[in-house]
Amino acid sequence: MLEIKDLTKIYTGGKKAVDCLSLKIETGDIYGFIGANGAGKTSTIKAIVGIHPFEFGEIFIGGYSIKKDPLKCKSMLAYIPDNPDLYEHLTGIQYINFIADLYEIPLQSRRERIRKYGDLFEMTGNLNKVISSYSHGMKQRTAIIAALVHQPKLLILDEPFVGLDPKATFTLKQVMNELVTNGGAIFFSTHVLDVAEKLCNKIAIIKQGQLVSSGWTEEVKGNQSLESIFMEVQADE
Ligand SMILES: Nc1ncnc2c1ncn2[C@@H]1O[C@H](COP(=O)(O)OP(=O)(O)OP(=O)(O)O)[C@@H](O)[C@H]1O
Repeated sequence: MLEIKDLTKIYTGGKKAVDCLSLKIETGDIYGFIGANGAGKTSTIKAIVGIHPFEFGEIFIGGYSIKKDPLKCKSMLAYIPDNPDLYEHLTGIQYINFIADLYEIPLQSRRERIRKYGDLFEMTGNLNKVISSYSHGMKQRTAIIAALVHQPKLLILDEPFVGLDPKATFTLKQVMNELVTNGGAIFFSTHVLDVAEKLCNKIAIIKQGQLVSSGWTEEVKGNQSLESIFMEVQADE
């Protein structure tokens, strides 16, 4: 579903944020991406979703290159950034319909999905209010509903659990499991290691732009906790 080959991202000024990173995310995977502040997670994610150009390497989504076929790739994915920047003057429902229009979702299916996810994330009663009146968590839930409205094959999330209350966190985990059970794949960054340990079948650890470990969660952590492995990785020089 997602193949990253030798990805290298160098910012203007020369900072190499991602260094020759390769990773494969298959259908059915909930793949957690962990690393310290500044390790290169967001830079990797922004390259995957086509926001950042990158200097070397390739990224394929469903077999299509993000460089050569960005529209084809984007039609298959949804991306939820760590701090969703929504159109503040729209209502929640206007924003979600705007996204559904972009993806040409038929009226009947979009109504059903907005009702389903609106209820699940307890937003149905708020969707007619203007986004500028929403709390941070309500904006995040709106971004999640908008991402799910076109049933993406690949869901990319940057720090999805920050700012969500326990009920919304629980619901998001349920929805993530449902998406992969129905043939999708998920790649997400997080600092919440105990959630990653329980939720993800696979884990990748990045340090200073380089992948230091990746694969089945059980294999990456062995008989230790993910937190212990993370601390060991940070201590190694
Ligand atoms: N626009 C930019 N210009 C120059 N350097 C950047 C830019 N964005 C990020 N960087 C640098 O690239 C490196 C990786 O940053 P990135 O945001 O990818 O890390 P991260 O793993 O997502 O961190 P965090 O957990 O703090 O969100 C850091 O050294 C950062 O300072």
